[in-house]
Amino acid sequence: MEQLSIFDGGLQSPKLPSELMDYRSGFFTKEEGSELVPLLKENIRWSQETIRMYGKLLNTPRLTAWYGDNNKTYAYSGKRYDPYPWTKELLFIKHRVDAACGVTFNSVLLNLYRNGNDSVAWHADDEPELGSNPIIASVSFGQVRRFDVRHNDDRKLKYSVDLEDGSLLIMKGDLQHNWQHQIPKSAKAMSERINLTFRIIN
Ligand SMILES: O=C(O)CCC(=O)C(=O)O
Ligand SMILES: [Fe+2]
Repeated sequence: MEQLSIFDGGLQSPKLPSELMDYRSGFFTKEEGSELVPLLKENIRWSQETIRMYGKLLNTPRLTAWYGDNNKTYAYSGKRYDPYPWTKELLFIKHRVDAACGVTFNSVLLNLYRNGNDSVAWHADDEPELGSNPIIASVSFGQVRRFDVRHNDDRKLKYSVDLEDGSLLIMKGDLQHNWQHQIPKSAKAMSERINLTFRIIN
């Protein structure tokens, strides 16, 4: 089955270039996921952040949390985040992801999408502390959500992939420089999804 596809008038076109993204379904088994999800829900210090937009303070449409090595501070949307220390289950996930990617991640941003009304707007993870052409590894548990990618110069150049329970999506190459990504809201009834994006902060 085609995992990465572009939708153009209902036609499936070739896979997304593998130098930008690498998708693996079943990276964690259903059993691993059903053990990990309750631990992550319970032990992660989820919070509802606010963002300032057009002079208004808005709630981020999802819960987030930042974990990692204790010297790795992250500045994002005009705020500074000091990471919480790694938990046992985060290290379990990280070690498997490190091995698959051949790097050592030092931080993770977690997202909890409570239902179809939660989302992440078009953006790129291009903060200077991530360096150029960063590798970002994205693990998903729970509800399948659509992940869209569009090119900065030609927004019709767009790819979509369904991020399944237990999957790993590796973002690399110039994806954070020349493309944006989003998780759109959905009008369908949707259950919870936990996403972990592992990053290397310089
Ligand atoms: O939930 C996802 O799959 C993507 C999250 C994301 O893009 C981010 O945290 O930067
Ligand atoms: Fe992102």
